Amino acid sequence: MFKGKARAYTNIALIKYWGKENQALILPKNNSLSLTLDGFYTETEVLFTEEATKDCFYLDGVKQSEQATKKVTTFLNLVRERANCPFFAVVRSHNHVPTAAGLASSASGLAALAGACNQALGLNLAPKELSKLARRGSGSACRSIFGGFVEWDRGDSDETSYALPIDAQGWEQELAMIFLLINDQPKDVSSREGMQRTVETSAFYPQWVKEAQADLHIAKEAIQHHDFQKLGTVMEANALKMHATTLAAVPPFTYWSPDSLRAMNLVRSIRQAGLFCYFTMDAGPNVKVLCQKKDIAAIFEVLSSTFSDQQMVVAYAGPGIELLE
Ligand SMILES: O=C(O)C[C@@](O)(CF)CCOP(=O)(O)OP(=O)(O)O
Repeated sequence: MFKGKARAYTNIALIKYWGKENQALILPKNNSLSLTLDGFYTETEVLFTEEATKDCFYLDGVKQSEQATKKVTTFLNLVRERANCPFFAVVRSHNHVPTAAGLASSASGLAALAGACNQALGLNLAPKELSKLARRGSGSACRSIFGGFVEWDRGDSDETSYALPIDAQGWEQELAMIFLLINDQPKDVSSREGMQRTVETSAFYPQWVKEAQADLHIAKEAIQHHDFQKLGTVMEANALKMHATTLAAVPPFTYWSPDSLRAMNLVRSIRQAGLFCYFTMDAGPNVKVLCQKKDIAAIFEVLSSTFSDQQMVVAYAGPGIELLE
């Protein structure tokens, strides 16, 4: 019996990963850049045991379906092969996110699973190698191995595609992210399916890759100079360009709901009133607002004219993966 447990935190991309160069190895078309947050994390425990007759995956105490267990089993097969381990496993994940959040937790979940397996099977992977392994579970998971600002270098092979932390000299501690929890209708297009359809059919997609690579350099410069307005501006523009690609997909789709648009317009009006804050969005209707800690109270005041307290959650820069055993 081999056991491991790890905690990994969610990360929000400021420059998005959107589209794979290689599906099987989960190699991206462009580099991405994220901020790991402290508010939301997943704790995952894995037990490889000869008594298990198949892989079982429990999420928040609920046994998951075969379909939901697929992503986990694909990943477990990879580590079993690496560790020459013949046993099936029982995986227990607990998502520590606000219940109403409906936040994508695949990044923190698969990163925590990678950390737990690394421990259970004695793979002794250093963070960079662990990032490559987590990437095989879910692309964005490779960024949650590290805390603060993180860049995922797309590379061109399993060996060269991994994330590394960006040293911002502690500037990330001055920032905050407010999650506006829009009524979370079930996502009909997963990020995996959404990016695949976009790569394969969207006329806007080729330009996205060029834009994202250029945006990444602007974002890194902004971080090095602690330039919040420059970082927020490129983050917001990058998110809009990513979502624009979905409108030209065949068939077209969007993750935006009417309330998402209301939230984006509200953020713009707060900014026009002189409080610097910028929005980003991922594969769902929720809107994330990047701001500076010093402005949180004033921004909250304006947002609460439209959003209830239950719909607003604040998170700050968070740490990298933690082993719990
Ligand atoms: O996080 C970002 O960079 C942007 C997104 O969140 C979407 F907006 C993509 C996340 O994709 P993920 O769930 O990692 O896909 P997988 O590799 O197919 O598992």
